[in-house]
Amino acid sequence: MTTPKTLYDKIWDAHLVDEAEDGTSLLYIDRHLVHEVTSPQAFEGLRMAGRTVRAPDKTIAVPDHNVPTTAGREDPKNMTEDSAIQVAALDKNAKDFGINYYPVSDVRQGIVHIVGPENGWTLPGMTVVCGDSHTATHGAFGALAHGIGTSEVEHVLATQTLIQKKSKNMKVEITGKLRPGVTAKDITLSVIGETGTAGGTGYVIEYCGEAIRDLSMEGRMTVCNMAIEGGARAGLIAPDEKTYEYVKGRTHAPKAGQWEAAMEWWKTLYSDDDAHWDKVVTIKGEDIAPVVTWGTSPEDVLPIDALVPAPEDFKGGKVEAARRALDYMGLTPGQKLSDVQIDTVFIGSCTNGRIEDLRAAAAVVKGKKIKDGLRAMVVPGSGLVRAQAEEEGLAQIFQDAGFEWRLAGCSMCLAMNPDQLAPGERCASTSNRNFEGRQGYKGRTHLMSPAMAAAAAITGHLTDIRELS
Ligand SMILES: CC(C)[C@H](C(=O)O)[C@@H](O)C(=O)O
Ligand code: SF4
Repeated sequence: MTTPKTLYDKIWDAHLVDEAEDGTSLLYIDRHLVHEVTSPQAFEGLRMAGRTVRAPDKTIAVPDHNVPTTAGREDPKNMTEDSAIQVAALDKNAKDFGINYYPVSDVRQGIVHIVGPENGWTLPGMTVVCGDSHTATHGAFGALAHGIGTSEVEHVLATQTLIQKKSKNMKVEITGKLRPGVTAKDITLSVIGETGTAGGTGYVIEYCGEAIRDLSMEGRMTVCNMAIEGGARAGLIAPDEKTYEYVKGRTHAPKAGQWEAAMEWWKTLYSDDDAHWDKVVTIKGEDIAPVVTWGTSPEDVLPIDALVPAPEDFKGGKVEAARRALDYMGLTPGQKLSDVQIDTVFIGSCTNGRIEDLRAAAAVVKGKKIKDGLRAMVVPGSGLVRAQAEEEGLAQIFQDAGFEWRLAGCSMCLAMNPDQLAPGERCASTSNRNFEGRQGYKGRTHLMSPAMAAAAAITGHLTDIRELS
């Protein structure tokens, strides 16, 4: 009898090139995604060593972090000097090394984690890496996907392999059905609220259970996207009919005879019944509420109908952390979260910048106006998402309501481009990180789902989506 395996074990074993006695392993990499921030030194390293890219056909680059999201962004004058240098370097490196590339002028340009799945680069059973922590997103396809550092980027470019040590197996099961108003974002934030930002450290998480199965592929990407915020190496979900349906026909997905061969392998991608789990977390779907973050860590999460906590509500080091977070966020313990007034709304990012996210937000906004004086923007995750949203009339709905309709990029998810919060400015955001200064120096971030962010744009305060009529 063969040893029962988890999905992670299966993908790992299928990609293992060599393993040393101490467990240090060499893994084959199927897809290497590249962006402008973490790749310049890696390409420089290759150049200095006179090396080429080992598998240019498996390497896909796109600028996303630094690029402005307004018209005229091709002009380097509209970027900081550092940003312009990084984007120009990616342009040149992509050309010199002959890798797949979507420059800003290409409709397929967008956030790397949206571009990969959208164009069929991300497939079940693959190993996918990128010099970016949110590579976990691709785990939604039943791929082993995680971030790597710049020196590893160079190693993968040169060899198409990566040196790794195996992580432990963790199962996060979300049972039953979700209640109305609860989305994939609420699931993933609630899991982190439960396990903490270090709960997944040393593990690869497999998300499973009825509530996960019931999610669309886009919802599953939202869940896996934030595995890294829970400390995990990667997050993944076993592929099923929804996965195959999503992948089928995409530009770089297998075609004809190759599809059948791929399906043979994909059908084996599930955790065996008696596989060993090093840690198991179970959450009832019906216990998950629409949530928002109140602090400066993704684990600082509460149902929208809760009150701002007091430092004394916590234990140990978290007491001081909560005091500091409340001070930074300008919140008073006991205040209703739904009374917190906001200045800005950001709908976008690799967590929630896909078409279904925009549909969910537009459904809330339709026929309404954003609160007077509020700044609100929708930043599609890719040029293709943007085109689709325009075709469906969503762009018009947002613009009629007073939202800015932007070009694709990471935008206000992180303060590396012109879309930033001013000091003290408070934002309802669909992104994934609420660290101090994340969206701009002294900016204040509340993380939430697209529908909740849209609701906040209408009312001007954090809002319970279930109460917005
Ligand atoms: C700039 C990049 C290295 C970074 C990451 O790795 O995640 C960014 O994408 C982020 O979300 O903070
Ligand atoms: S959208 Fe945000 S989280 Fe995603 S890759 Fe860009 S900066 Fe990182």
